[in-house]
Amino acid sequence: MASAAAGTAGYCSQTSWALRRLGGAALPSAAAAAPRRRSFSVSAAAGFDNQNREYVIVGGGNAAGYAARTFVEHGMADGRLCIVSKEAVPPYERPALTKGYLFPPEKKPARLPGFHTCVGSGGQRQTAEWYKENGIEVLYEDPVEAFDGKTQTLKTSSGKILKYGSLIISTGCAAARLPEKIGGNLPGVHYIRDVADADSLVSSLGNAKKIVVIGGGYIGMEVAAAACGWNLDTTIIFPEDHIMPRLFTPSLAKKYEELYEQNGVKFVKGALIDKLDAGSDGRVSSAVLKDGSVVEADTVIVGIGAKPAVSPFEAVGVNNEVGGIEVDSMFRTSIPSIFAIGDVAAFPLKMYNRIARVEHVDHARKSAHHCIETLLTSQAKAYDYLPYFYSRVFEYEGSSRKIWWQFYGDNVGETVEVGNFDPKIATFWIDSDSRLKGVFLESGTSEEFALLPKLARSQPIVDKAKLKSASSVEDALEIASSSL
Ligand SMILES: Cc1cc2nc3c(=O)[nH]c(=O)nc-3n(C[C@H](O)[C@H](O)[C@H](O)COP(=O)(O)OP(=O)(O)OC[C@H]3O[C@@H](n4cnc5c(N)ncnc54)[C@H](O)[C@@H]3O)c2cc1C
Ligand SMILES: NC(=O)c1ccc[n+]([C@@H]2O[C@H](COP(=O)([O-])OP(=O)(O)OC[C@H]3O[C@@H](n4cnc5c(N)ncnc54)[C@H](O)[C@@H]3O)[C@@H](O)[C@H]2O)c1
Ligand SMILES: O=C1O[C@H]([C@@H](O)CO)C(O)=C1O
Repeated sequence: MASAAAGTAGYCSQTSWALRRLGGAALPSAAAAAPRRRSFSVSAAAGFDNQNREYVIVGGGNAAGYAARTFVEHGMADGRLCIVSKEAVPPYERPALTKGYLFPPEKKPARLPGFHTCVGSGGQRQTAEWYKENGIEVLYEDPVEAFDGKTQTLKTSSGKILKYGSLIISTGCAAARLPEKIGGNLPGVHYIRDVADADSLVSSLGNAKKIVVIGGGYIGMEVAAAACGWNLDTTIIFPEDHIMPRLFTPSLAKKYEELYEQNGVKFVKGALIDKLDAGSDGRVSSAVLKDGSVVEADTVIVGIGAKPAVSPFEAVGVNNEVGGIEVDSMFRTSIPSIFAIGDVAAFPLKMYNRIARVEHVDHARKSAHHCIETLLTSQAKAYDYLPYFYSRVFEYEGSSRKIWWQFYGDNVGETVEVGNFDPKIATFWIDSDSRLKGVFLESGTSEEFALLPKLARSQPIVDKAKLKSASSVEDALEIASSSL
């Protein structure tokens, strides 16, 4: 790669080709006028690398992997695409980290390179060799630390200066952390966002006896179930009165909580953490709650939500309500030739006429594909996403009962629950116009699961009384889909 002294006029003018290539107009936005917080001087930067990259993806996660695949499908990767990643390995299917990755050693845990993207949706496994063979440059363990939209340059932590034609921001989220002053960084306290975090957790689980899981959301539910597979004494602590409050109704949550309890998991609900204490060896030894009670633990896993990783791209335009980088329906930001996809993108959720961020893998995959496809083909097609969330727990061999659920749509309105969790249960969300808005199903068959997106997409009018009187989940799905 060519290196030269930086900051020449010639260097700046080399970007004009890239601007000319840009398909579509940029979004007008107040954010475009926001002050640049982390700009840097190209002339002062060390390690200048003046080779233009036509396309640069920042972030090496789920969305990046699927974006790379779309570049390859269009014959636009070879020699033109660079991925700049904070991680040491190529993109992988992040959902595996709290599922197959946490199986106990004797139950064949998933390990890389087994789950590189795009195997999670039945695609080809994109290993480091795949990127090489397709002429995609990947910079590993070299996060972008500064961005200058005027000169279209990025600066990485190792001091590389990269000039981009089009920039795709796919930095995802970072785990929310408990403050250091209350013990959030003690040895034995884990957060789980990437494979390095998962490795660290696995090594703690090997020696653990008493686990505290803080947070009753996705990570809390998946990690607590995993800990059962390791036969560990497990307690989940969260501030709300039931698990998965962002999606589950109290009655649905109760069914899952009972199953966890049958597996030996204890719940401490409605509780806030005052601090995490350390033992004489410096490792975490207990969680102290605001009411003064103490729960002993040698390993703590914190799953209290995620925050969009917008830094150093704040100047591109951050949405004040949902966080993340604001984009239009083709993932274009307020600055020409800059795009944002995946967890970090605040995009128009067309179906429900609102701006949303969706922190789930299906959107990471689809937003990546949509953004790159529209960019490369100059087709002005609006993203029209149907929210889809799922989880799978107690999947390891020998577990008494596997759990797998899917949800499509919007969890708004009144709910109707059908089934008694033996093993099926379904919840239907119905608005005041009797339209079905969202649908949840546990342990469905593939045909039943295939019905859910159809229902949530077409939002049929349903007869609530008839649905309530359904004799089984199968019957309820038939009633709901009778007018499809
Ligand atoms: C443990 C876990 C389990 C999950 N399970 C599920 C599930 O079962 N189902 C589901 O739908 N969703 C699940 N999710 C959510 C899903 O994984 C995310 O929605 C998806 O990974 C988002 O893709 P992304 O590319 O936007 O972000 P990510 O996959 O997080 O990738 C972002 C990448 O950017 C890198 N990065 C950040 N900042 C920089 C920088 N400045 N420079 C360079 N690189 C940077 C990060 O290191 C990371 O590699 C899970 C998430 C986690 C953490
Ligand atoms: N199956 C899936 O889709 C899946 C699985 C794992 C992770 N993820 C993703 O990973 C990210 C992180 O997941 P998560 O479970 O941490 O987030 P979450 O938002 O699902 O759950 C956070 C939970 O933390 C608790 N909480 C919030 N603030 C707290 C505080 N100060 N103290 C104690 N508890 C607190 C609440 O109980 C809340 O339900 C999210 O983007 C999520 O979508 C998704
Ligand atoms: O979407 C997913 O991808 C991974 C795994 O299937 C990849 O092999 C996983 O656990 C998911 O839930």
